[in-house]
Amino acid sequence: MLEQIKGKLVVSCQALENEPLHSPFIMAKMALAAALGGASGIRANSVVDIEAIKQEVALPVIGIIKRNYANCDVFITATMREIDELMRAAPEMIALDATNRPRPGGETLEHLVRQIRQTYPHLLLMADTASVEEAVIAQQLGFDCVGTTLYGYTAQTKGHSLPDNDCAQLKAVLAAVSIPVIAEGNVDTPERAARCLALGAHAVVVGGAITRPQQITQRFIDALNSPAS
Ligand SMILES: CC(=O)N[C@H](C=O)[C@@H](O)[C@H](O)[C@H](O)COP(=O)(O)O
Repeated sequence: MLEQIKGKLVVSCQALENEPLHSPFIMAKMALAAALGGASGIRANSVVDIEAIKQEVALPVIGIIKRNYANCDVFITATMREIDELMRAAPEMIALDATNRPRPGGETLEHLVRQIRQTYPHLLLMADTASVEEAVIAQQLGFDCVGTTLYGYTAQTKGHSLPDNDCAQLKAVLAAVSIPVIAEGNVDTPERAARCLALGAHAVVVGGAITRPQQITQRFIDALNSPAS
């Protein structure tokens, strides 16, 4: 999969229970639209969505399961339970939270990765990180690639966004690791996606700016309401 998406666009097709497009049928059609537009891969949440997407398009899929655990901020593929479930849908790669935050049951990331490698030795693993330190540790733990997915979404990085300061965070991660770096999170224009690749990202994942119409509409409204308009 990493070869297939090199230098290319992956479209994240996700709608959670509280979003208007929550439906495997709709996510599969989003994936089809992305494929027709030229996407090289899909990122998707849940077994049912991935199964529906795989019926509709032949593109490789980065699979995740978002599940909330009590008293725990880690929610993207947090435990072995989600990995086992995802394997039923056979995604080409699985992404999991690789931040340094406490995991459910106090499990360490190192232990989880070891267990995944023992059970599914051929599975590609993507580390969803929020900091340079986490990216470095992910590389040491043997992840196949690292994503900037959670930059801006942890208590420590709240208020930041990947495109800030000409993608300063992406540049820092690229300088710190040698495994492929996938730019993901708030890449909201084609120009910014192109910039991520020009800086050396292996691939770029775009979600909301393509597949969340409520978010796209909100951006138009914000622009219409801004003092300059
Ligand atoms: C933080 C979090 O939960 N991120 C999720 C990860 O799978 C998705 O909700 C995002 O849509 C995805 O990362 C793509 O990012 P953006 O939609 O900003 O282009």
